[in-house]
Amino acid sequence: MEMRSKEEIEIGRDITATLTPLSFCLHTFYLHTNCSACFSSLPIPNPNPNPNPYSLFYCSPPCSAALSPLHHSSAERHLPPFAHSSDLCTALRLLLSHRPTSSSRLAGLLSNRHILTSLSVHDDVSERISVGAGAMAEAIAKQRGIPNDDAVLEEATIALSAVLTNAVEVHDNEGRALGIAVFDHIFSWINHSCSPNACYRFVLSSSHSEEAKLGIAPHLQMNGSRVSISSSEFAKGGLGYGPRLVVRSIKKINKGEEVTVAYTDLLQTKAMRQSELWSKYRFVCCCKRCSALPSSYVDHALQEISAITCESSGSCSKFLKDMADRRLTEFIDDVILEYLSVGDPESCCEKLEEILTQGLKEHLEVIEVKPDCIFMLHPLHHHSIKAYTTLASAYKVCACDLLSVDSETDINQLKAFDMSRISAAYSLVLAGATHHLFNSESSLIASVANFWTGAGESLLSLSKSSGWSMCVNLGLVIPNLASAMKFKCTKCSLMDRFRAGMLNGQIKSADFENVSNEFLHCVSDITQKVWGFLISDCQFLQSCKDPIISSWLMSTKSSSTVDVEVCVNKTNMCYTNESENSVSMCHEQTLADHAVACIFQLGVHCLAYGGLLASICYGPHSHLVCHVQNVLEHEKNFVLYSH
Ligand SMILES: C[S@@+](CC[C@H](N)C(=O)[O-])C[C@H]1O[C@@H](n2cnc3c(N)ncnc32)[C@H](O)[C@@H]1O
Repeated sequence: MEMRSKEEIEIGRDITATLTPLSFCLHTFYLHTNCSACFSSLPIPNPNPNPNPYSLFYCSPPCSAALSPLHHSSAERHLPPFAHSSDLCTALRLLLSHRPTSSSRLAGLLSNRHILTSLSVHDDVSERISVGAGAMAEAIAKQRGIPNDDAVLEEATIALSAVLTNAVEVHDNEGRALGIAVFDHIFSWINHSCSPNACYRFVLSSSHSEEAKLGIAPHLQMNGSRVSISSSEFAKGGLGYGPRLVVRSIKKINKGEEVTVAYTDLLQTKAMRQSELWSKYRFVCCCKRCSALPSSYVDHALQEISAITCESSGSCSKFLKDMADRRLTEFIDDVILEYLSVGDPESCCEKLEEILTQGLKEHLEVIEVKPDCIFMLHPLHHHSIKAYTTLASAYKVCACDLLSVDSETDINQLKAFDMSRISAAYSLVLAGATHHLFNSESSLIASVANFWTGAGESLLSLSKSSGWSMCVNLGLVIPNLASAMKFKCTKCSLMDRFRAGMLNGQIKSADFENVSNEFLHCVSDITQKVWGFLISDCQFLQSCKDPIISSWLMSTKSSSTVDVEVCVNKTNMCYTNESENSVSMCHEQTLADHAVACIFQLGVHCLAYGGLLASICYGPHSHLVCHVQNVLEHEKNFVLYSH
């Protein structure tokens, strides 16, 4: 099955009603902090972080009244504690109202039971289904007072397979995966694409759902064969409560075109996406992006490793590059894992910057690969993007740690200010790099919206840091704060567009292109003035000529041989060792007067643009748009009305 558009749909439109799930369950970790019925935060979290998974907590009497009967009548209370998990509970709750049909579908949802449990592929998924279905069958038999026979096991296997095939992780506004939910065919028949034309968002609150026009319809023709499924076999509409979901277009969709969403992270390489889709769902994605030959620009960039050989005649094989890629993956994953478990942000920053700056040389010597080869990550390699994300956050943590230890000492304050400055620079590099990819792959809109918003907040917070007074005291910079904060951007219509987008979340493709060009022009201009200041003392960032991608040179140049070059639209990106920025660390009068103003303006632009993108992909009333609006509202005396 698949879903197709009933009519031509513009970018940025809700194409389903607000759907309620057929079944759902919180992950055990959130049982004491979130309402089990609507997933919103509990007004008073349960003090016991390991509550009994058999007794649930609710945010309100209506939520309790809604879920309690389902919870008590499903067999979940008979599950042994070791087997108690959100997927098993979701499957048991689903079985309360629906039974599998002869086609192995449950409530019309594909179970993929035979493919997922095929004896020829024995892996984590088949093991999970076999153990889980066994525990479910036992619980079902107890609940119904019947023998635990093959028929019960088959029912349990189909239900669990259907959940693993169709359930989505429910995220809250902070991006935490709170639990899982299964929706009816309107959502569950939407197939995957690595270049999808739609995305979905969750609505977590106990309020009732509002109706919206349905822009898509089921299409039962797949692989040339007509599939017949009677309407009595599938569920229409959900429970009427629970975490809700809305599907929204992120591209213009033609009438009759298939509607697709992403089942995986689109900033991964093709190999990583394919491997995840195979292990979770057992299909090989043949979407346009995956089938492109040669690979799409984005896929090429995300996996590009440059082998720089010191001998002019030297060249490195694909085999060596793949080996380097594996070593880099191990190294970066280990550094991030160590940071997350041990919590030493300074060491994490040092190690990541070393690999970004120097590439992989000593690490490959261990496996006796040509010692004259240095393997460098491309600035748009998915590891580089992961590293920028981690660095932006780790430097911020370093700053907070310094201030929490001793915020009185000048030297600590100044060091913390430097850490915030570098964190803001990394968040700008991250937004610029992913924006560059977004230019070629517009389905990356949600990631880019988040990254521009993050960069905006980081820069605004830097512009208001008390650390500026430290700089004044130490004679490094003399910002004219009063005048610096007063400005109005006369060069772009971004703020008006953001406000219009907030009203209806809709923008025409041509208008979007115009406002994006204006935005890039403005931020490029402002960035030129402060980039030298933001990256001062950071060896890796000093090699990045310009984080706003339109002017980056797409070649990993070094004094030695370059064996890779990727070009797009005649605009390229590169890292350089030359310092070509117009201002560097605070010695110039221009910067002294305008650093704060420029960083402030840059922050406001990034925030408004992130908000505009968010209004397209998440909708005008979404959390991210409201958040951006609140921050900008707070600044409006400076941003909109000052002269
Ligand atoms: C949520 S269901 C989507 C609807 C499903 N096609 C149906 O008939 O009900 C997910 C399953 O659909 C199939 N599927 C989804 N996207 C696919 C794709 N791009 N290529 C091949 N199979 C896909 C896989 O079997 C996957 O496990």
